[in-house]
Amino acid sequence: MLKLENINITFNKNTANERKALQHIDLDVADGDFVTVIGSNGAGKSTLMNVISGSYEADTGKIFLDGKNITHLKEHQRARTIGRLFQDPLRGTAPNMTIEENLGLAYSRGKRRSLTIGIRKKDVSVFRERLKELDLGLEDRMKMPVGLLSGGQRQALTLLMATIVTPKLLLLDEHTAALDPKTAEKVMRITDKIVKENALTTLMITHNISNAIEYGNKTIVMSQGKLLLTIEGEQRANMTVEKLMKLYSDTAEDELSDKMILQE
Ligand SMILES: Nc1ncnc2c1ncn2[C@@H]1O[C@H](COP(=O)(O)OP(=O)(O)OP(=O)(O)O)[C@@H](O)[C@H]1O
Repeated sequence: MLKLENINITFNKNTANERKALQHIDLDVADGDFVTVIGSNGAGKSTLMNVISGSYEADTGKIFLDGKNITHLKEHQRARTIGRLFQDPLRGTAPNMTIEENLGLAYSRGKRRSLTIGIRKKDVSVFRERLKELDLGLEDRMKMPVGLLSGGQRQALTLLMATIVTPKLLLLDEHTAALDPKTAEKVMRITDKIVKENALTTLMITHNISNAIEYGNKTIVMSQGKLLLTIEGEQRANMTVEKLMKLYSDTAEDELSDKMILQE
């Protein structure tokens, strides 16, 4: 589904601030894989997502999505098939537009029909059903401006917007990190439900090691711009936070991110 071949990116080349943010990254993500991504501070996790989404162009290497070479496609072209969520709940939704209008915009992605034609009654009932599944009571507030929602409600809505037209790939960049622990857990459960129900191929950066092990079917560990470990199958099934920490310190040259949440 997603294939990265020898991706390299260096920032501020030939200066004192030169930074090899991604070095020789090869990655193969199968259809329906839910991959969690962890690593140290500045390991290159967000850069990896930026290169996949087209926010940054890699210096060298190739990216294939669903068999198509997307290496030189612009970000807006990739956005038709790649959904992305960020840490900041304010990104991804239009605050002055209502829940219904935001969903209408997301629903029209990749279609010729635009908002000017208006939101059809049929679409509104689809939105209501999908909002109901979030179990946040948003289905009764569809005319409310999104700017009035809490961070957790907004992330759940953004998630729905990113997946209401099924994307080929979903990128989650610490999308629960700015939420309080209880809300983060709720948004994580909603995420897991949506990913499973739609068999979405997903990459999720998290600083929560127990989430990294609990959710998804594969974990990749990054350090200093490199892909350090891939944990899957039986090894992953038997993985604990302590074992993963030990594995990291035995393999990496640096410390695991100080942002990491370690409790199980
Ligand atoms: N646009 C940029 N210009 C210059 N340097 C950058 C840029 N983006 C990222 N970097 C650098 O590349 C390295 C990797 O950054 P990246 O944000 O990908 O790390 P990360 O693993 O997501 O870290 P964190 O967990 O701290 O968010 C860092 O040293 C960062 O300072």
